[in-house]
Amino acid sequence: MEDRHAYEKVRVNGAPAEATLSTGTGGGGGPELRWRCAGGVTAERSLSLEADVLGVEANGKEVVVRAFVADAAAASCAAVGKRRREIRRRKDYVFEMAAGEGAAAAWGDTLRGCLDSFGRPKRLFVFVNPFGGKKRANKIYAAEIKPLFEAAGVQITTQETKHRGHAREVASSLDLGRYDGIVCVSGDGVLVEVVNGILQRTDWKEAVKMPIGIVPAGTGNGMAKSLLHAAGETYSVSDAVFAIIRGHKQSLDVCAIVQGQERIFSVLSMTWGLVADIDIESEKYRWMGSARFDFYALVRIMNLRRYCGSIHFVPAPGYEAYGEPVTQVDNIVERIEQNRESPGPGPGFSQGPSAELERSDWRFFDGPFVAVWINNVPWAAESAMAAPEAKMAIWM
Ligand SMILES: Nc1ncnc2c1ncn2[C@@H]1O[C@H](COP(=O)(O)OP(=O)(O)OP(=O)(O)O)[C@@H](O)[C@H]1O
Repeated sequence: MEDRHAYEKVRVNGAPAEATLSTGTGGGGGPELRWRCAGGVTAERSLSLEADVLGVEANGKEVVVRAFVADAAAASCAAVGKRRREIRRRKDYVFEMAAGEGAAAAWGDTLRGCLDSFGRPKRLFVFVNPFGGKKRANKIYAAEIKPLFEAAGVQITTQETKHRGHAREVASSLDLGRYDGIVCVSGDGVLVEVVNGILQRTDWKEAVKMPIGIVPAGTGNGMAKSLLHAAGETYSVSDAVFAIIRGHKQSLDVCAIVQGQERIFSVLSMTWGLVADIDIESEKYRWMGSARFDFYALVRIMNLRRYCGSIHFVPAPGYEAYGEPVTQVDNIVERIEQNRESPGPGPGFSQGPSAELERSDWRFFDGPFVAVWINNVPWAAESAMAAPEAKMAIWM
């Protein structure tokens, strides 16, 4: 696209300045606003429309640019700690146009056109789980999440989850045509419920294309941590919301798990033994927040249990030497095919991914095991990078 520049004499938050609005990507940097205050005492300032701006509003002679920008002072405070983190803050820039209302309306239209061209979501369905983590999701939503969505002009429909399984029920029958995405203000549990609700729909093949976002408000928050880490973003509530507003997307593998008559889908991890016990049995210490995992891990490690069984798997490239080779592949394939045919959660439900099972190079481990932990993403919880090699390619 050809670059276009519009120069205007303005006041930026009251200070006289000259501002330039550049559109297009011809220069390589993307659309941006630049200004220098009269007298040139302060350095030139700039806002990248893609990376810094939430929304825009033209009002009379004024154009209000709602931004979410790195705070230099806060960043240097954080740098005193171990790692430099970029901390973003909400900030409004009011551009008062010397040329009057016509110029403000023209800038407003151009700025909105640029933001629209980024393909950001405009209508979101938001689940809030008041029970997750330390039960602060409603407060986090009101204080940190809603204001950002409002500043970005996103239309939000909220649904507080009322009981276990509620998010799954709602996702299984939601009119998806009315939304550009679903957001979970929760831990990983509600996200998994939404994925399962989507995959039990008769229209799951279309429905599965619906982007699902997550804002950390649970205990483990492994998916939020993994997604933000893969995108090179700071792990925080506001950064997760900003990534959703900017329309960052990531495709994920889904794993189908069949146990008895039950079929469930997993996107984060599957555990058996120690880690599952820590997760489930530490429920009574929920008030501790994420410390419940550390505390209960110690309790369980001091009283290790052993689990008998065997694991058959197809190694990823580079891991062919792990485990023992399987000679009777037919038995495994038969059992997987049986599982594929077992009852599912709904009338047209997804049966899970298909693979060329017979031709795969199967291997196995025999127990007893202390823990089996199969991870789809690097971070199983915000403080546990269980599978650093788990591959995630971020699409932006
Ligand atoms: N109103 C509610 N009352 C009780 N349980 C609920 C309610 N709403 C949702 N749930 C259930 O709470 C469970 C835990 O939720 P969530 O995953 O959000 O938090 P968490 O367990 O603290 O975090 P994580 O899964 O990241 O460790 C979910 O399985 C969900 O079904």
